Amino acid sequence: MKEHSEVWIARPKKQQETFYRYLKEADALYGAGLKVDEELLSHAPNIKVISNVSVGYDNLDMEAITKRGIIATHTPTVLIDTMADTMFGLMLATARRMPELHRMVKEGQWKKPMTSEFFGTNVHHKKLGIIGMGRIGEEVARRASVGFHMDVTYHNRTRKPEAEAQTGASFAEDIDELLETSDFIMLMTPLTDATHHMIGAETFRKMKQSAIFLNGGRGAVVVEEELIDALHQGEIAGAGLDVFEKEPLHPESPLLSMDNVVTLPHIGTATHETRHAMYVDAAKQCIDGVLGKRPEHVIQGG
Ligand SMILES: NC(=O)c1ccc[n+]([C@@H]2O[C@H](COP(=O)([O-])OP(=O)(O)OC[C@H]3O[C@@H](n4cnc5c(N)ncnc54)[C@H](O)[C@@H]3O)[C@@H](O)[C@H]2O)c1
Ligand SMILES: O=C(O)[C@H](O)CO
Repeated sequence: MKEHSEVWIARPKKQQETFYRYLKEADALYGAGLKVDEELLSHAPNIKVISNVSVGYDNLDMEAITKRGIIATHTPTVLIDTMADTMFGLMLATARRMPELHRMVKEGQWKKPMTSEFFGTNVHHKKLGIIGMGRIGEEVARRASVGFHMDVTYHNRTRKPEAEAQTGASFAEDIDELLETSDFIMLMTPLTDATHHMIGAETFRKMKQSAIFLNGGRGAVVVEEELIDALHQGEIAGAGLDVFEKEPLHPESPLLSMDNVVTLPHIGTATHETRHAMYVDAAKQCIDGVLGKRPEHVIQGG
């Protein structure tokens, strides 16, 4: 055990040489979004713990990490409510066309009472389909059924009777049933080999033409080009997106010129309180791991 600890900070891309020099000595790696693969690990012979400041861990090659006996941790609990709030905000903003109308007012285009071509669609009492009923999905379901009287259906790898009892959501074993009947379809799965490009042209074709699609999971779960096509062809009515296949989103993405698409810059957890809580939680995981205590939020994988 070292008698003192040191924290080294380096930007892996901009200061790669310094970063690798630190990595050679380091016991732990702490950060967000960094791709940790065989190549990076080959520069980190002493690492015992990798602390990811996020719940998603698609940036980590878990096979390479596990085979070296390294522990990887994440921050699954402190961000649940904030993320559920973001997804609810995104659903309301898209349905009620808030960014589009906000822009109109700011640009001095509000010159007469708003007529029906500017009306939105209700969220309350509508049908919400959640794909990926995990910690965040459940919290969205609770807000939707209790607060907005929505009829909530979910599709998940496994059925969750406890979540059904707590949130009033019902299980759709067959995803098509959810796609064909929901007014809002919210994607909240992680990005894994199984979910990569799980949502594409076929999926959008099954949705109602009036449906609004929302993605808060990861961009690459969706074939973005096919989402753009579905929007162009009017197969769905709109989309609210916090995540994209390539981030930051390219300034020339067709998504940016569509009024029926609300885009956020991956800010699902970005409040002062929640980001602080994530940093503190991740630091605790990191310290426990280095001290040989099993951290609370070890990534289980799968
Ligand atoms: N936009 C953001 O800022 C932001 C913030 C937090 C989390 N996220 C993303 O949201 C994801 C979910 O977070 P969580 O804490 O709810 O995770 P979670 O692990 O609690 O829930 C994920 C759910 O998806 C289900 N799932 C996995 N693969 C599936 C499949 N092929 N089909 C159907 N269901 C499947 C799992 O069974 C699980 O219930 C994260 O992995 C992350 O990628 C994004
Ligand atoms: O996975 C997460 O936690 C988010 O995407 C980053 O805040």
